[in-house]
Amino acid sequence: MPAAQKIHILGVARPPADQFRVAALQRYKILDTPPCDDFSFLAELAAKLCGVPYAAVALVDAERVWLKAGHGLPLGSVPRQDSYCALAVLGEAATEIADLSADYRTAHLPLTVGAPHMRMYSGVALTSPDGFQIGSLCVMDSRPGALDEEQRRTLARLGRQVMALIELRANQRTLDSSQRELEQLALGDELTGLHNRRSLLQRLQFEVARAKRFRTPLSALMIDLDDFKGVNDGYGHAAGDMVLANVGRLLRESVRVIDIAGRYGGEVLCVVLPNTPREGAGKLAETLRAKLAAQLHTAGARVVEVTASIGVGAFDHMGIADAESLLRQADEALRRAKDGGRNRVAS
Ligand SMILES: Nc1nc2c(ncn2[C@@H]2O[C@H](COP(=O)(O)OP(=O)(O)OP(=O)(O)O)[C@@H](O)[C@H]2O)c(=O)[nH]1
Repeated sequence: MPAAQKIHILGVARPPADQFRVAALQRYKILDTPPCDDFSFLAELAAKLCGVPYAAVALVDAERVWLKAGHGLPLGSVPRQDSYCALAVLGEAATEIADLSADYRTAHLPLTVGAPHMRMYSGVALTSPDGFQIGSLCVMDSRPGALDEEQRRTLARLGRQVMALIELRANQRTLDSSQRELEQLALGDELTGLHNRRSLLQRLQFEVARAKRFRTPLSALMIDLDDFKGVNDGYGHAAGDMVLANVGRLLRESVRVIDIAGRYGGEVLCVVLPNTPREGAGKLAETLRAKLAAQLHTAGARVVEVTASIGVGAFDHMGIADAESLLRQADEALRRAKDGGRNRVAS
């Protein structure tokens, strides 16, 4: 077989079922992440302990080798067929080439032929707990040579440290996302998809502080579904829940992203409107009242009609008091709307 053809075939050598190996690497979500001191330190340590100028934490993706860390080398990626590390994921735990220029697999590669004219390569595979070789911790020198036994053992241990760090980072990511989900659960109201009372009040305190600081107006709407007891009694509690879920969705879709809609309790909902004066809040309240009255709810074959009464509380930009008095204002207005005959807004 002519040499060029042989090189070509070996240049793209891949382990069997490489796609599963690549999938295992990609599950770590580490590719293209910013440089990290912990990995750089392990690469530096590998170079120092092996007495060579170059080291890298290299991850072997489908078509490229990407460096998570490098010592003496620039970060970035190289085509897989141009990288020595592609050889380190072919099944062996360790791969050592004493003279890269004398090995047919590496003699033609850019780092051998051009600067820094690499000659020695020694890499240990980074093996995931499920047995996939996702990359390598390697050391290199521009002089030919080989590691001694102790250096090989050290490199293998450091390789395991790199893999442990990759695992740790992945576990931390999972933990962070579970934490965010838990926070979401703790702050959200499951039935309506709105903020729950605790979250609503926290955000209200924050908005009061912000309105005071920047002297901006702040309003709140207190929304109470009319004769909701009648809905529960007439159609069943499940139908009542369905109505609340529909109302929650309508509120979410009707207010601005910066507005805070929450379930204040039972069938009472509240919307905090940052940077909104009384007049604007009144307009939104009237729009919501009309939309709520027009919203269709069905319980089996029956249509459930529901209206809402809304009270508006507002501070103008020079008169920001506290969260409690804003809610009290809105609640008193809500009472007036109920006393005035329901399905109305009072301010
Ligand atoms: N289905 C359902 N009902 C709820 C929920 N929370 C509160 N309710 C019901 O809402 C009803 C509120 O009743 P009331 O306080 O008498 O008020 P209302 O019937 O809406 O009458 P007005 O507010 O005066 O128009 C009660 O029957 C509560 O059980 C809930 O999560 N799901």
